[in-house]
Amino acid sequence: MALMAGLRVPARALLRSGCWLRGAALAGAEAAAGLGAGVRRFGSQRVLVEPDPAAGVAVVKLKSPPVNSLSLELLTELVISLEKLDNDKTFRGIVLTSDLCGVFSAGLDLTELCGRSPAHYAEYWRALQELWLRLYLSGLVSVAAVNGASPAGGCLLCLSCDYRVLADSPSCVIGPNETRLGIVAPFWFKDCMVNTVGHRAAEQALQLGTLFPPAEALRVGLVDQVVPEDQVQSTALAAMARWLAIPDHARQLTKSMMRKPTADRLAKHREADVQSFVSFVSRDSIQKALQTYLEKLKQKG
Ligand SMILES: CC/C=C\C/C=C\C/C=C\CC/C=C/CC(=O)SCCNC(=O)CCNC(=O)[C@H](O)C(C)(C)COP(=O)(O)OP(=O)(O)OC[C@H]1O[C@@H](n2cnc3c(N)ncnc32)[C@H](O)[C@@H]1OP(=O)(O)O
Repeated sequence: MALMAGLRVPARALLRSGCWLRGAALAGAEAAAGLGAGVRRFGSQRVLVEPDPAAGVAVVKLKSPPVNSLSLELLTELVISLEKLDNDKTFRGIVLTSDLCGVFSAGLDLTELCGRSPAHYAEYWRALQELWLRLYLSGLVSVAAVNGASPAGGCLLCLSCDYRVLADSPSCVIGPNETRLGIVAPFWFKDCMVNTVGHRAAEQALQLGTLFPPAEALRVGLVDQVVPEDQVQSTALAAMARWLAIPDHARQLTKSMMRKPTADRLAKHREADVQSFVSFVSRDSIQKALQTYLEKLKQKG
């Protein structure tokens, strides 16, 4: 453990936050992204937004060490940032990525799903639904620059974007591993998988809880490009330029036509979905399975 500003912070979390190791690389990336000295970052504690107003693009970085698990706080901060960008006419696209080394997002924060009250589970699930609906239906072009492992809910975030670029590293696995934890992906995650990789591939991956290494993720169509780790963000920005070459109104109407039926399945039954989640996660057998999985993760660490 390292001590910083009176807080006990795991040393590996500090290393992952990238602040110490990647200062020079960050400056280079900012230059490549066109972030001039006068352009100010904004965001919140767990979500860093690097705007490039000239390009109409903002890079949105998850920075919730150690693994960007989707805590209630991270979900809330991400929704607020996305809403702000969606409502700001300066921006036409976002690149969603991680500020941590080696992990894009570990998916749902399992500590939010264990030993809490039904009211807490309901609040948490509503926040997750909110994030998914906002990202999935955003009028902005969204490109996921997946620079680390992206299991389960992390994969859902990527699938909600318009385009996915994955780092070519053995640790950068992506997929719906829920069944391996003894839990079930929500139907809207299943729908996203089916829309992206087709019914048969989704069925296999969801049942088997497959975490795909980069080459397999590309083969099955879960991601659109696999590139060396140090080219993920620049490739995402190049992809963004291709998407931004299309007039917004035509692209947005087309996106809505493609995605609204899927989103509506949840939007029209949000409260029933919340209740279904609360009763599922409150079961003793599910609590036991999640607890055991969390303990295994901690022992491994
Ligand atoms: C019939 C059906 C009816 C109704 C259904 C209705 C609704 C559906 C119901 C339920 C759906 C629930 C959906 C869930 C989706 C999810 O996202 S579940 C989460 C799945 N995530 C994972 O399995 C990832 C687990 N983590 C990892 O594999 C690794 O941590 C990772 C590869 C991301 C990084 O590895 P590494 O760099 O080695 O880090 P560590 O493993 O050492 O981890 C560091 C610390 O972080 C803690 N941690 C890791 N992941 C999580 C997490 N997801 N939540 C909370 N905490 C996490 C880990 O314990 C370490 O903690 P420590 O430092 O030791 O205290």
